[in-house]
Parts: sequence; structure tokens; C-alpha cells
Amino acid sequence: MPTFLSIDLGAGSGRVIAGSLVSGKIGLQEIHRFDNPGTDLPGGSFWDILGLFREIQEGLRLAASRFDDIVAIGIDTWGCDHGLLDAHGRLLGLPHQYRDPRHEGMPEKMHALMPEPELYRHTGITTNFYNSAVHLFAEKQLDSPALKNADRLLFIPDLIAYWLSGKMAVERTIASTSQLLDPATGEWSWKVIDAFGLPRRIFGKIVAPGTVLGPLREEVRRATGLGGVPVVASASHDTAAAVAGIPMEGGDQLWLSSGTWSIMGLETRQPIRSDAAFAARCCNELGVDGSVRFLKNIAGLWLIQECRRQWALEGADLGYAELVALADAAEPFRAFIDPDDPVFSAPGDMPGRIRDFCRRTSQCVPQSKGEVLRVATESLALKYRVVLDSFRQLSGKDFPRLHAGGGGIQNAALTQATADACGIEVLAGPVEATSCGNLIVQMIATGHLPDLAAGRRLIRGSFDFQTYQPRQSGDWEKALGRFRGILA
Ligand SMILES: C[C@H](O)[C@H](O)[C@@H](O)C(=O)CO
Repeated sequence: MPTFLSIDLGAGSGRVIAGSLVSGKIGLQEIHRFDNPGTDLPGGSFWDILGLFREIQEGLRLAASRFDDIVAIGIDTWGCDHGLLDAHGRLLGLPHQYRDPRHEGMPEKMHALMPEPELYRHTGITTNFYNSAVHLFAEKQLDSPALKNADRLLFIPDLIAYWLSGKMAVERTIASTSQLLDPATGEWSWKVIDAFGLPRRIFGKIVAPGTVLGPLREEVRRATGLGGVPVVASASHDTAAAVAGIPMEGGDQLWLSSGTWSIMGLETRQPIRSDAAFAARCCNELGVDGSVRFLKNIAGLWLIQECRRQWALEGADLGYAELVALADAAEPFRAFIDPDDPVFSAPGDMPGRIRDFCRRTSQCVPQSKGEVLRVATESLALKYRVVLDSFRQLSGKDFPRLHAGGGGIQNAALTQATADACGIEVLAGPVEATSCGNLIVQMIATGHLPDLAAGRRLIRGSFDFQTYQPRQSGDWEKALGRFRGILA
């Protein structure tokens, strides 16, 4: 049975997943899972990129021992982060994490060189702390030897693909998270690159998702036992992969990719760079098959993951099911936070910050773990509603349903709260939207599927989907009024 391998790296953990085509369905098997902890060192917050590569090779080795018909391999990762390489293809230092505080103070300096509305007209991306443009600009301000000596920039999935195949390429969906790309042409925006004084030479050729890069390098073949399996530049940004993996039919559908980030958006054919879109701080990233992901990033399960991490440090190691049960048992609608307030963006004492926010905004201060989690869960659902309303306004369309995919949909309390707060049906599935998207792009690239629509039909027929109907409740409408009041 033809089997495809999806290497899916999130900003917390990574997996190698095998997707086999059996009797007209995709069967998934998780082959290897590993942590991806960022590490704070003098000089910044970094990714352990060599450790990740070792884990990936281990996953490939395990896959080779289980499957004898491996057709292709594709990589997807979180957005924005990158490595710099010299002219010999050697990595110049550890890649920084996008939460590295070096972004602080940069937007003001950038906007002095190119005002944000103009930047938006060129790139379709508002300035956000995580964008590659901000971090490269910081690197430039620090007179970084890596940047000075760099010959090539590769985003994290491009770097892994290079280490696996020996072929360098910049894949378009991941490049579109940089704030350095023109979303209409899908090519680099030289005006922006020049305005920030970044060296043109590091921005190499951009390839479309689904480009076959080449077979595994000899060294990787020896380390894993795999043969010359081709590496495909898949939908390399995990959100692009997730959107490809959510089976929507027809244009302009509303989707939610639910994970560490909750990303809500529309799948469109053209970027939207109007003043209204800029004011709503919506971004245009690129998707599979020439599509545009018109979207808004919302701080998603990050809030809950960081609460969990903090409580584990304090000695309470709680599983996600326990966290959901605690939130369920707490009293509803006591207080709200803006999940996207900058105070929540860095790792740290999230329960303490949630309490501080409530105190600062003169609301009830949640005390117990359940109360804190309830505040986070309801606030997320309400933020989805606010974002949905801005999409309604910007597009002049109403949306009958929200297509939600990704690991976050397993939090049934949050998914039901999403339906309730948004007042629309949520069609939830698949949990593995990202890997599914990554896999179908490989299947298209290798001639096993004709196109994206066929891939989405395959996914629809392969997995269970759950429908959440909105429960009629005036309480959510009242809560929405209070929530809007605390938004900055
Ligand atoms: C900064 C985030 O990584 C990015 O914007 C988001 O789209 C993502 O990749 C979530 O995994």
C-alpha cells in the first residue's frame, strides 16, 4: 500500500506520521512523537534544530522498518522562523524562536522606514511580533555576524528538507508568513526587503507547494534504511497544510485551525489589502493551489498549555482531559481576557497573568485552576466571535458554518463554546488536519491524486467529523457585550 510520510513540527512537539492509501481511504499511523522545547540561552531563545533533525531521522528509521512502499516525504512546521546559511550551505547559528524578545521595539523602528499601511499594501501582512521581517530586522540592528555572512535564508521546513534531500528551496506557503512576500505575485517584495536594508542575496527561489525536491541524501538513506525516497516541498506552513486538510467545498468558506494558535480565516482567490482589512488586522498568507488564506491569528491553546506548564512546575501535572473537566465545573461568565493582549505572548506564569489582567480591568479575579481555565476558554470562544464578525463585515457575507480542524477541536468544551459564542454550526474534523493536508499535497505531487478537491473528498471519506450546533443562549450575547468592553 502506497505510504506517505508527514513530518509535522509544532512549536512544542513534533511527529512523524505515516499516511497509507488503503481501499480509497487514508489510514494514519503516528510513527514517532518527540518534544520540541525551545531553550533560553544568553543571546536569545532558540530551537534545538539538530535535536529535531535527529528525532526526524529516528522517525524515518522507524517508518522504514514498518512500511515497504514509502512513496514520498513532506515537512510542515510552524511559521516565520528560519535559519541562515553560508555559501557552503552551513547553518550560521541556531534558529531563534519567534517568541524571542528581540522583537521588542522593532515595529516602531521598521515603521519609521516604511509606515505600516504601506507595508501592508506590499505584503498583505500587519506587523506582528512573530513575523520573520521583524526578527530579521532585529538581527540587522544587532549587526549580527550570521546575517552579514549569510548567503541564504531557509525557513525551518526548507532547512529540514535541505538536510534530508540536499536541495535548497523556499516553499511559498511558509515564505508567506514572513511579511516579505507580495501575496498577489507569490514572489519576494523587494521594496520591503530594500526598505529594511536586508541583503537581497539571501532570498532565494520560491517554489510552489507540491514541488518534488529530490531523493534523500546518501547519509540519510544510511541512517534511516530508506532508499531514494523523494522529498516533496509540501504545504510547508502547518496552517497552510491544515487548511488544505480541512474538507471545505466551494469558495469563501470560513475555517479555523485550532492548535497552539487558533487561526481563523477565509479561503479566497485574491489577497484582500483594503483599509478595512488592515484596520481589522487581517493577514494574507498563501495556500495550496494558488489560494490565499485571509486570516487572523488568535492566541489559541497556548494560554491553556502555558497554564498547564506553570502548574506542572508547581507540582500539579494535569492532563488535558482533567483541565477540560476543571473548566467545565467552574462558574461561567465570571471574567474575560483578551487572549491577544501582548502580556500573554511570552512563556511564563500564565495563571498569574490571567489574574492580573482581570484585576487590571476591574473584573472578578479567578482563583482556582478551573476558574482560570474557564476564563481562558470562554475568552477564546468570544474572540473567535469578534473575528468572525469582522470577516462578515469585510466580506459582506454570512457564513452558515465554521469548518474547524486540528488538535484543539478535541477540547469539546471549547468547540461547543465556539458554536455557542459564534451562533453558527461548527463542523469539526479532522483532528489531524495538518498531516492530512501535508499528505494530500504529496499525493498530488506524485500523481496519486488529481487535485486538492479530490484530496479533500478523500479526507472527508476517511475520518469522523462531529457537528456542534449552537445552543440558543442570551448569556453568550450578554457576555459578548462585556467582552468587547475589555478589548483594547
Ligand atoms: C507564528 C505562528 O507560528 C504562525 O503564525 C502560525 O500560523 C503557525 O504556524 C501556527 O503553528
